[in-house]
Amino acid sequence: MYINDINSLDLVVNENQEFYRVTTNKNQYVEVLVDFPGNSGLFTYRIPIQLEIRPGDILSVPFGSQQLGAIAIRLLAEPNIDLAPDKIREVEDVVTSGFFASAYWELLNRVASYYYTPLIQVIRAALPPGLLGRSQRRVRLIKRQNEQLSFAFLSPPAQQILQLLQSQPSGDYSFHYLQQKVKATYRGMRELLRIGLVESYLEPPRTNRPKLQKAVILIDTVDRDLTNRQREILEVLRRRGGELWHSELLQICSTSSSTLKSMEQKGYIAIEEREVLRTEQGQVLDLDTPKLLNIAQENALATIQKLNGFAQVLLHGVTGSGKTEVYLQAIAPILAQGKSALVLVPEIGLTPQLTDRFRARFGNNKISVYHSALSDGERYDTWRQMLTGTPQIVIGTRSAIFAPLPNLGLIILDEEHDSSFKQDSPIPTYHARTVAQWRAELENCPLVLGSATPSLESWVSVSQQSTVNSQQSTVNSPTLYSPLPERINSRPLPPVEIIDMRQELQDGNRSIFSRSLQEALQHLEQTGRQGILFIHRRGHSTFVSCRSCGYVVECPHCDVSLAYHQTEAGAPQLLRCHYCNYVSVHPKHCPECSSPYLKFFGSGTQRVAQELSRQFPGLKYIRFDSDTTRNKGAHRTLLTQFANGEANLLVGTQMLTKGLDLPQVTLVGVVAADGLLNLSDYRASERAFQTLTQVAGRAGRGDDPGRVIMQTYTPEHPVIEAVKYHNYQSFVKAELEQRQALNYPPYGRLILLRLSSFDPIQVQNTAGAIATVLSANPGFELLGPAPASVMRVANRYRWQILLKFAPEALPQLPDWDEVRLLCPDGVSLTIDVDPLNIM
Ligand SMILES: Nc1ncnc2c1ncn2[C@@H]1O[C@H](COP(=O)(O)OP(=O)(O)OP(=O)(O)O)[C@@H](O)[C@H]1O
Ligand SMILES: [Zn+2]
Ligand SMILES: [Zn+2]
Repeated sequence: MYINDINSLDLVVNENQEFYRVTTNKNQYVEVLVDFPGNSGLFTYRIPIQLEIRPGDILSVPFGSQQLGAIAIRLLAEPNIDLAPDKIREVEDVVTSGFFASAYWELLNRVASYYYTPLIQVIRAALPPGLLGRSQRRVRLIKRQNEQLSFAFLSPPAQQILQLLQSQPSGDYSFHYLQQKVKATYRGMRELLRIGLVESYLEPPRTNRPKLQKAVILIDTVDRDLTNRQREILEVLRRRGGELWHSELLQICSTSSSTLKSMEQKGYIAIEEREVLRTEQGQVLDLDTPKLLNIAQENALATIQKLNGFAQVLLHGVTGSGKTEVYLQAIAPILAQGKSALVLVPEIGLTPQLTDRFRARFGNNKISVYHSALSDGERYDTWRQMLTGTPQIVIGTRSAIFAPLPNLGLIILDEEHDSSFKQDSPIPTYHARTVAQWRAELENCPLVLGSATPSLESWVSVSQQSTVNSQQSTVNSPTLYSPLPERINSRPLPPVEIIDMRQELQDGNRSIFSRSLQEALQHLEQTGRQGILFIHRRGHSTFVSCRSCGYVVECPHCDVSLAYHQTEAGAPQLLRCHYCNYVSVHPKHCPECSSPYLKFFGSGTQRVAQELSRQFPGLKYIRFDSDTTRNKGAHRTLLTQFANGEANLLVGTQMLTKGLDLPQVTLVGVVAADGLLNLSDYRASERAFQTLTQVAGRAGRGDDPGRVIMQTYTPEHPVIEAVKYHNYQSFVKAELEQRQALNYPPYGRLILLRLSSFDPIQVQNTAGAIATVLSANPGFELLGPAPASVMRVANRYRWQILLKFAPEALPQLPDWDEVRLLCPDGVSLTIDVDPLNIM
């Protein structure tokens, strides 16, 4: 018997005729996140009086005709939907309470509010895909030593449930099934749960269900009644450690399932379903031992280890100064204390080498790799593996900042300056460094930011802490500075030779390779040494145009020219759009004037590769860019081939710049530095300096000295000068002065509104309307509205509005809900907080 109007009564009678006090009768409703294919979102449910629900709990709720898993998001006193209260369905039960640890829940909420993103979207970014979709509530027996107990004291429904579960070998049924078989299931369940005879759990959706496989386990080796054949099989099993996959054993022994079955019946072996973890497994590596640190490394390690609780350390180490070794030695004691560590890296391109170093130090089973290129199953399994709380190291890209490690002792962001830590779309447009700062603060653990070329944000947070409000003004804690000014073994940084390509042309050299670079490549070919050739763009060339009429081949869906692509000689010649991926066959004649003279401009990796083959036929090279590393494991394969000396030259794009540690590389060539310098973005110089310094840093990391040859049409550019002299400080000083003068980050803050629509007029009008409303607000400077630099992408027209303001102006920011109301249905609006790409 329930008394329904609990607002009028404080005392409620439950079924056992016991009285208890309803303490929180204010929140009768809960908003839950349902993640169901085609119909996900927030839904409101009534809270049954006997349940206590907290945000972050996993619930089971009725949804249509099904029972689904859901996350409790927010408690409500009143329903926030226009439905008669009796039409609102009830939450069925709490499946797991406290699923999100409170610090983690707080983190998700901070991300949602700082990036103006609905909490569901943040949860979606944090959870592996499809975790809740079609999840099913199940009930299972808790195994007991003494099964002979009498349960006569239980109520009839509880007894019925128990009998059903006991009649089943695995002692496990879906709740839905039990509901159909037993009357008053809830009551019976509550009783059984209370005395700890059963537990309820959420079974993951079908696609993500743990992968099970039959395994054979050795249990008895004393020969009582084995046939010769069976004895052989048992011996194989014993020699292989007493446990093998069923299929493996069948294959090794060329035997049949029935033979194994009879061995199981005789009690020699057990055949069981075991879970196959779909986590990315590394190769078995020889264990390596900690290196003897040099003095700078010692100091850095001591700085980190002295910390007690939250603090931020900027580890500013020149390329090849041994930052990774510091990370490794900082993590070792964390694991020993039973805690876990999180290591974030910019791109998977560099993870194979880095993960290998971690695996070699700590062993395979301590390391998980987590990034978006994993399959859903792999992501799900890796994610569950983290929840167990065993001390471990998770290495991952941006999204791994949400890795649900319960006992976090240290967070490391390697190459912290890298822009791939920022998500442009979809929302939340978070920066993993900002989220890492919050997370370290909430978990009260240190955060180490490592780089040879620290971002201006991090640099400023160290040097001018007291005077400048850094961009992440939410975190107010000192940043400690720890420099590694020298390379390991005092190896010199490689000399950087700047080649003026205008001069080359004047002297009659029309090749894309300067005479210096040609001579250096020849030397590689002759001596069998190794080098890296860096090209700013992938693909063959930036665009194709007609020499007769000047026609440029453009994408039919975007306002950009198509890029020429040819993977290898003889392969089809294609034109590809780098914005929407539209592909067409390269036309034989100009579509405009039918002239056969269509010419490529610019020089992408393909063009450079073809030119190499022509000029240096004996030089073996490997292309390393997003075209050649598309397949899973391709990064590792190509880098291994190169490390094994199968080629003289690694030719590639940005990917090459990040953390490659190949001691045999003596030459680094930059085909054209200019592509990086002339971007119309206030961060272009910073990015160019970082990229070029990182590329240069790949040379001379071993015993042989390195050499860098940098080709450019603007040798006098300040960025080129700074790279030439490895002068971070002078570059930063000049750059910061400019930023301050124009109130750009890290001094001012930016918010970019990106609008897009299929309708060019509608989006322009909307941008205008929003700008008019915003311009009434004196709290910030308004730039635009202006069309994006590529106005149309995939047939959507794009406009943007940039807000620039002092960090103190935060309270005066507009009400984004009102701004969103100005967008008609056909116009989408993304609010990019602290944008890195304004183009
Ligand atoms: N104390 C040490 N003694 C000897 N060798 C070391 C020591 N520390 C690091 N090394 C080795 O020096 C090389 C460069 O170190 P590492 O790759 O860690 O530098 P890094 O600063 O991370 O470089 P980058 O930022 O350029 O990627 C590695 O091969 C590493 O094994
Ligand atoms: Zn033409
Ligand atoms: Zn396109």
